[in-house]
Amino acid sequence: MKVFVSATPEAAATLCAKHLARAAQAAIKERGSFHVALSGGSTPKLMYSALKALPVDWEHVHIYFSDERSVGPDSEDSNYRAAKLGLLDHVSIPPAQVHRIEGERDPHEAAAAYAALLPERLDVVLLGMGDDGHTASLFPDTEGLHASGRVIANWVPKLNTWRISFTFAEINAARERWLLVTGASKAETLREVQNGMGGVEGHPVQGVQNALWYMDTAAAAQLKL
Ligand SMILES: O=C1O[C@H](COP(=O)(O)O)[C@@H](O)[C@H](O)[C@H]1O
Repeated sequence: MKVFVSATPEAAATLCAKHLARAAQAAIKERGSFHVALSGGSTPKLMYSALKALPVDWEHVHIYFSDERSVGPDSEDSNYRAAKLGLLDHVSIPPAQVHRIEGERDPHEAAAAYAALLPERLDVVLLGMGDDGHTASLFPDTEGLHASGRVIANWVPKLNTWRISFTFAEINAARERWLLVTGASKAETLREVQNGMGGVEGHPVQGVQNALWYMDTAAAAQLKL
């Protein structure tokens, strides 16, 4: 595991944001644009707060999402809404360069439409990890873990809902994968992940290859580093 451990969730988020701003600058210099997929859930909110204060050439940044819930853009559960309120409303990114997953549509149609608008290759996919080891909306013991293609509708029995998610193929095809994971509730799962316990079925985050991890000390407490 390549891990950056910071003292607090704020420090982990700030380090991740600084590295993201630097990666954007490098990609824009080399290729003229930066294509990044954001994650959902609660963890990225501190990172959004840090990133909006950093100098980034937003005119050349394209934003995507690694997963979305089956809700519209105004729902409190929407990953897009969290990014909009926390980051996108505060920076000068052209609206046409923010590519949300249409969670209000039929999930299969939304997945197909999203796959069609993705760039050939993302520069960075930002991910989180749930307490159960899920990442994006690839949950333990779900069909989506074995799906091909770029974006899928994944039925999640324990939540009794559809999610729309990048596949492992899409995640692992990106130039880089970064995981931001904070909080003591993640510590035991991270230890199991480090030891390969449960495999991809049990802890899907193990399907993410060559990831860079950003953690706080509470999350990293049980790791051998
Ligand atoms: O459902 C989701 O959960 C994970 C982890 O979320 P967190 O609240 O523990 O940070 C997240 O990475 C994923 O994108 C999201 O949709």
